[in-house]
Amino acid sequence: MEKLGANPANSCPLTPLGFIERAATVYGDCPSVVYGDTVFTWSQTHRRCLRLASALASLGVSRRDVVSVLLPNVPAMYEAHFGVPMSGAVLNSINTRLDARTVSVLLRHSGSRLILVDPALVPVLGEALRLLPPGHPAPRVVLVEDPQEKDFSPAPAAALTYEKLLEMGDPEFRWVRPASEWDPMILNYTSGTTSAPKGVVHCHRGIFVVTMDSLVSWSVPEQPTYLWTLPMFHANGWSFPWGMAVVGGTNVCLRRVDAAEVYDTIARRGVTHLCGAPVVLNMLANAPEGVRRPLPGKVHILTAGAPPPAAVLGRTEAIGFDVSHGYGLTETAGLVLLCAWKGEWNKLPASERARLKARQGVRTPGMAEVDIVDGETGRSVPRDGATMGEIVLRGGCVTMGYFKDEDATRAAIRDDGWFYTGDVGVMHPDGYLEIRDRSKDVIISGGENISSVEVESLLYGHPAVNEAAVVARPDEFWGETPCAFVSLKEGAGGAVTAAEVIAWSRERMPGYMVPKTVVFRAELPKTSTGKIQKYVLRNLAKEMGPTRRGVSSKM
Ligand SMILES: Nc1ncnc2c1ncn2[C@@H]1O[C@H](COP(=O)(O)OP(=O)(O)OP(=O)(O)O)[C@@H](O)[C@H]1O
Repeated sequence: MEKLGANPANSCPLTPLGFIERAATVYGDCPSVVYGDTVFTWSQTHRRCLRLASALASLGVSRRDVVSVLLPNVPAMYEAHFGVPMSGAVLNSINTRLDARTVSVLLRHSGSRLILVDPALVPVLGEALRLLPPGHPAPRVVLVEDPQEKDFSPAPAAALTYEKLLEMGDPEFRWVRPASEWDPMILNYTSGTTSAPKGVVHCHRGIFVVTMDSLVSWSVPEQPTYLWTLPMFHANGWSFPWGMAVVGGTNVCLRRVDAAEVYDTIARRGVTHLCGAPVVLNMLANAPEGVRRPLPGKVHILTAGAPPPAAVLGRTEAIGFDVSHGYGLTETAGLVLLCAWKGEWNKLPASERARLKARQGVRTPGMAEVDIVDGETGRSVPRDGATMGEIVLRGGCVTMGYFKDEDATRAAIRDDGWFYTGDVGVMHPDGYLEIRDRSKDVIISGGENISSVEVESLLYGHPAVNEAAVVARPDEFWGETPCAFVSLKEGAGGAVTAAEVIAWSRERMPGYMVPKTVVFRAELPKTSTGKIQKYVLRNLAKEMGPTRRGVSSKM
């Protein structure tokens, strides 16, 4: 068999872009994208994507050029996921909540040629363009008008709008197929939770792999009604823009995400699936009675992006949602671990089910290998659910590396063949993995490693706690002690004191893990992707000065 192997018939480059052609054939008359009163079918979406690709090509955009989008979850954002790379270009989705300075840094770093922008984000983009260094070529700006939003004034007649751009395009365009499956397709900047944003590059092959893998892992059936609560700019909505084309789903777009809008849309559109960071689950679970609406049927939620506390999982399932929990990074283009559910666990009490589900789980079928290794020896940690090590990954959707940053690429993708995630976890005896922290968030108190995630998870069990984040506060004797920042549920303010939270914690966790400081805040600071900004809280804790032996601070 030595002479058999790759041949022209079996080695065509893997790419997710062909999914839309197939969707137009199979689901042509079915709804593809719904936004307010606007409803597109799959054949219309297919033709609009081809028009976009063709129009970009006619403007001189070619292979490997970067095209950026600064858009909320509107139809153009969905179309860009196919249309931009179908022109051969690399799609760069920019986080819509960034400030002008950061947007400017990203446009400069990426060398973006063209940008699609939402009317609400024109001022930020305008400022970002002004901040580009003299002589740096500015990207061409295309305004995506939004007929659903009456607040936006119409674009000046001379402006190039998205619909005008599509009119220029040819719906029969022969799209630019990748020459190799390793051709770059996506440039995403990390959200900057722990460091300055880095430009993560993914190729067609990686996106193909993660898309198929995510559909299988989450058991997505044909023609789901998928609500876009997860921003598509967040790691390309964990690959579901391409995935929905595979299964002919209806993409229900939402410009804004709040509990009332989500409950209302679920009921009105018969939503079956949605994704969101744990903060979205918390929002749905803590929504007041008047806002919450009965679910029209089974609604599946996939959560990832930050650790979901067991209490939040429990509350969300009690409302009737079917929650799955996954883990991934911008560097993996989507989810690579999922807490694969075992039927036998259904017999367990709700609190135990939630505790098991809070674990990040096992590798998805498309991921080759996942391990937790000791930082010193590089060896796998024992499967004891206690010994912490760094989570490492290898598989087809791991990034090709960081754009124009060889040092960062070498630090993350090492000669031993692993991608180092910077996340700290433990391996349970049943082979399920659980994240304990990001390496930077571990609290070291008197030589003991304290997982801030574990303490937070317990605090979420307090009936008055809405959100909790635990960081290290310097301590004269112990080195560091846990400091909890807490926001309370509506109506709970005033009734709960720091001393009470500390006493409550003492009954539920070992002494060294009990927060020595509890600070109440109306809201905790979050990144644009809904993660609590621990470094901001860590700085606040530092500014409070060191705690002294035996002294607990109550604020
Ligand atoms: N299910 C999960 N449980 C716990 N943490 C998670 C989960 N899913 C993702 N994460 C966290 O999110 C990180 C990936 O987030 P993302 O790629 O959006 O950027 P970021 O890490 O927030 O930004 P930066 O790398 O700039 O700090 C993971 O490394 C992990 O720390």
